[in-house]
Order: sequence, then C-alpha cells, then structure tokens
Amino acid sequence: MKSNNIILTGFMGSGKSTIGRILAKEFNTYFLDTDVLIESFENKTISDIFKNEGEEAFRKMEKKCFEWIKNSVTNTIISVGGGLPVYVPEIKEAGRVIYLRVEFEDILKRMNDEEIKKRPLFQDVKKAKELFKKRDKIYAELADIIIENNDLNKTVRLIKDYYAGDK
Ligand SMILES: Nc1ncnc2c1ncn2[C@@H]1O[C@H](COP(=O)(O)OP(=O)(O)O)[C@@H](O)[C@H]1O
Ligand SMILES: O=C(O)C1=C[C@@H](OP(=O)(O)O)[C@@H](O)[C@H](O)C1
Ligand SMILES: [Mg+2]
Repeated sequence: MKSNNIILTGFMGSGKSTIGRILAKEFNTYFLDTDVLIESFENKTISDIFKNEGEEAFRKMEKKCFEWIKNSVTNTIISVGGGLPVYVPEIKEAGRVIYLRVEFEDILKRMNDEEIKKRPLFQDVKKAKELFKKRDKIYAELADIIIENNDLNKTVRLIKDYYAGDK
C-alpha cells in the first residue's frame, strides 16, 4: 500500500512525540503515537506493562501495533517508540522514515524527572547511554532522512521544506 505516512524515529527524548504533534497541525493531517496507541489498546501505562509483563511482551504489542498501522493507516504523521525500529526493522514499509537525531548529552539536558519516570529504559543513565550508542547506527541505517533535532522550529521547517520539494 502506498501510504504517504511520515514516521518519526529516534532515541527516547529526541522529540518524536512533540515534533509529530506539531507537524500534524502544520500539514493539517492526523497524528498517531505508538506508545499512546498501545496504552489505549491495553488500557495500561507503558511503565506498568514493562513492570508487570516485561519488555518482551511490550515488543510483541509494538509489533502488533505496527502491523495495524502498516495495513490501515495513510496520510498520517506517526511517532514510534524509541525501540520500535530495532524490533521492527521493516518500518519503512509503512512510510517515509525520519530519524530525529540528538546527542545523548543533549537528551539528558532536556529530560526532567517526570519524563524520565515515564521511560523504564531510562532509569539507569549509564545503560541508557550504551543503548543510545547501539541504536544510533540502527536508526541511521533505517532512515530516509536524518535531522539533527536541536532546535524544534528549525526541525519543523526542514521537514516542511523537504516535503514541499517533493511535490
Ligand atoms: N528540540 C526539541 N524538540 C522536541 N522536544 C524537545 C526539544 N527540546 C526539548 N524538548 C522536550 O523533550 C522532551 C521529550 O520529548 P518527546 O517528544 O516526548 O520525546 P520522544 O517522544 O522522542 O521520547 C519533552 O519534554 C519536550 O518538550
Ligand atoms: O526506547 C525504547 O525502547 C522505549 C521508548 C519509549 O518511547 P519514547 O521513545 O517516546 O520515549 C517507549 O516506547 C518505551 O518506554 C520503550
Ligand atoms: Mg514519545
């Protein structure tokens, strides 16, 4: 299916959900966030899923969520959880993939306690840094475009310009 979706990937805290919401307004189109979808499908928070059912169960939910998106969603801005491309490498089948890249040290600066609390895999900063190093290459390999997301407005403008050039 030719979907016209735009998929935002990147590490936890790189700004996928924030930028996705803004882009959907700018493009006057729909917005989906896989974490929000999973929480709603399961009627549980991500933290509770990790705590009570474990990461493997969460990855199965992500895979199911992705399959649904791939088969049913078009013309939508989709922010995916930071781990999804690692476990669902066929992500490109559902749309154009943009990697929102931010250096780990900069992510750390923008994450407050509340943001950290929501993310089970960000509880140990050393482990999160190791995860970032491993995933950075994977995100880059699976992306159609890589954007250094330091300045929110600049990122939105770059993505808009990129799509304007497409038409
Ligand atoms: N340039 C930026 N782009 C997007 N979010 C930013 C930026 N700078 C700071 N933030 C903040 O970073 C935090 C994490 O953003 P979020 O969109 O939830 O990330 P993700 O969905 O990638 O985990 C939010 O509190 C957001 O307001
Ligand atoms: O990187 C990961 O493995 C995860 C990222 C989270 O989403 P964000 O990238 O929006 O924080 C969420 O899906 C879950 O906590 C696992
Ligand atoms: Mg998010």
